[in-house]
Amino acid sequence: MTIDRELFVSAPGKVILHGEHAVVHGKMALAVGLNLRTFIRIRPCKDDTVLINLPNIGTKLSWDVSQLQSLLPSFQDDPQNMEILKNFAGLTDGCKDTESLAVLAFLYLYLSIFGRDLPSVDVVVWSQLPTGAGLGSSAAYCVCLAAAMLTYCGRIADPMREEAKTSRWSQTELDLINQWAFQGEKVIHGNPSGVDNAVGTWGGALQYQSGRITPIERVPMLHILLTNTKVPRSTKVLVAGVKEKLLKFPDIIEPVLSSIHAISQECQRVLKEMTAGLSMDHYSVLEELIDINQHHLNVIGVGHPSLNTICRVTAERGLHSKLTGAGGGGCAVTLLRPDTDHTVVEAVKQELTDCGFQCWETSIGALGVSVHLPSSLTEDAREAFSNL
Ligand SMILES: Nc1ncnc2c1ncn2[C@@H]1O[C@H](COP(=O)(O)OP(=O)(O)O)[C@@H](O)[C@H]1O
Ligand SMILES: C[C@@](O)(CCOP(=O)(O)O)CC(=O)O
Ligand SMILES: [Mg+2]
Repeated sequence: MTIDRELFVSAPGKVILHGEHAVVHGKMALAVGLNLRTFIRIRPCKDDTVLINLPNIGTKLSWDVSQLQSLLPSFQDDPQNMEILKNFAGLTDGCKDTESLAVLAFLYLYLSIFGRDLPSVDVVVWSQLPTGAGLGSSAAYCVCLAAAMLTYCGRIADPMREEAKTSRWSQTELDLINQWAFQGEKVIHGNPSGVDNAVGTWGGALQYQSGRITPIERVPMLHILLTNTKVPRSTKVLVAGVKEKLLKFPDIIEPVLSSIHAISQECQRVLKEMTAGLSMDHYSVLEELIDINQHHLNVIGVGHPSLNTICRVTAERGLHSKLTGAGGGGCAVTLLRPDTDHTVVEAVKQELTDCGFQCWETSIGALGVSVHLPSSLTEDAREAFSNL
């Protein structure tokens, strides 16, 4: 049964500690939820129209439901054929740009999830995450779309219904959200590993390998500095580049990916040891792993001079950084030790800001996909939606 009021859902971004790119090729990744989130509002729309408003990327579009309905037979015949959706939305051929991918993922999920009963809806997606910067904005976007649409059409329960015992979805419902979000990620990334949508759905900290999601129940409280170089890049292009290198030099690149896998394993072992009793030696190992992985990521071709600048500036103050996410620009993560002096962190932040970068100090782990009452939205989200 379709719900007849507005529904708010949010999903977190993520930080990949280790294993980006290698995870696309069957290796292990360690990833954690980030307390920067994407929010969606979906509500019925009066005049047989579908409205989509994506303020972060400056996109506002609308279609008649009847136009979308006429697209259904050819779409359902061949759902993987993006040409049908591209032609419909008037998108150009290369189709790698921000707006095209966001619109394609929306149309794909809207037609697939609602099927024969296409509703007239007004959808707004607003995010605290930078778009295309390695913090999993595409996955958070797809998790929000999937959760909101599945709830809206009643395929999963509305956790806010009056008789609900908790305001959370069940594991089976979360699985369904994750599966659809993965399909959306496929539209945006081409060949995603699925780690980002898993973190967007379950949050917390998890180990991910070949579709297997293993939550890490206990993780030490790690403080990190995230720095956005603001250098634009596309995950789709970077993932395709690594594949090309792997095909060209299998004997050279495969061992690098295997080494990244071993780094993830070693990191997980150290994190586990830290929960039993933390020492500064543990931090030294984590720092070494960060340095080795950053070199590996450069080897597989996903580095960028701006990321090297972050590594240099932080290293000059004794801190260790690596790129996180797809690289090629985007964000780096720097580990902050408990004994790192506050003035050192402030000095590093100042220097990075002077380079034109943006920094956030944060800790790891965040709640997975969640439903909200308007009153339980963060203040910035409430304000953003009140103007949209
Ligand atoms: N809030 C958003 N609104 C609209 N589109 C979004 C939003 N967040 C992400 N996207 C889509 O995801 C793409 C970025 O995905 P990607 O290149 O994987 O980078 P990342 O996931 O690291 O942010 C954008 O180009 C856009 O198509
Ligand atoms: C490079 C990769 O490992 C992570 C991409 O993350 P992001 O889209 O840059 O946030 C790709 C993937 O796992 O699908
Ligand atoms: Mg992405």
